[in-house]
Amino acid sequence: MLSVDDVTFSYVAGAPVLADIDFKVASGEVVAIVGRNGAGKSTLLRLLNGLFQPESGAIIVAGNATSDTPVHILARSIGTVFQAPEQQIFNPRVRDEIAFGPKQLGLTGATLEARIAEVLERIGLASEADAHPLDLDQSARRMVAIGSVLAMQPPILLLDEAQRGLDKTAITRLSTIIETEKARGTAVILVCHDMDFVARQADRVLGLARGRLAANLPTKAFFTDKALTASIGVEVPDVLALSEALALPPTLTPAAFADAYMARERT
Ligand SMILES: Nc1ncnc2c1ncn2[C@@H]1O[C@H](COP(=O)(O)OP(=O)(O)OP(=O)(O)O)[C@@H](O)[C@H]1O
Repeated sequence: MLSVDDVTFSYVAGAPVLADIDFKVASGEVVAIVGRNGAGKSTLLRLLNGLFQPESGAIIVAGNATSDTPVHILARSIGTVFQAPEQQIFNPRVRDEIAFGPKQLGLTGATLEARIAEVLERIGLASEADAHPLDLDQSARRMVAIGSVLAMQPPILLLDEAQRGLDKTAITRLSTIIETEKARGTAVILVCHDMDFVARQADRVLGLARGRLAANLPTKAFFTDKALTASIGVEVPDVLALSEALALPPTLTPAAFADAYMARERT
């Protein structure tokens, strides 16, 4: 679904901030991009959605090279929820913000209404369809912005710190959205500093360090390699630290932790 082939990028000639980046993301995979501040995560995200072009190498998004596909066409294949996306809302009603993308795709009538209704339900704002987005709280505004991208049904979804600042209910809703997208075959890419969220949601972790891809591993293999997580500069998820402190098998989710704990209690 997404292929990044030996990509290098520089803001200043001769000083690459990303070098030799090579990975693929398949349909139905949830992949997290992690790394210290300045490691190159946001730059990579802007290469994936075509806002920046590689200095060398190639990026293929759902069959289209970003180098020869206009950004607005790429956006049909790769939907991006930028950081603080609630600041980019520009329609006066929640339903209009959700409808904007599908209308650009040519949806009308009952098909359009069904798409809007489905998204409003998923983001938990069916009863706020006629509200002004700026009258909603921050979590709800963020959900409107996420909904406006979901409404396009892109086969690849990029979420840049979408969980940051959400209340608990909205985080649970976002988790459900990611799980549903995965089940539908969407490739989901999370740029994320919250390792508990990464542990719960991601199938695989890409670790960036000083502009290089220092890890490309299944989530459990990544987080249980202490030397690797330390060199990339990310925390160990709380639930994994707890399972290790209690000498349980490593677990990444509260449910898996509870199962491991109960299994030991029964023996
Ligand atoms: N517009 C720019 N011009 C020059 N250098 C830049 C520009 N934007 C970012 N950089 C540099 O590129 C490198 C990668 O930055 P980037 O924002 O991609 O990192 P990041 O991993 O997303 O960081 P954060 O977690 O803080 O968002 C950093 O050294 C940064 O200072």
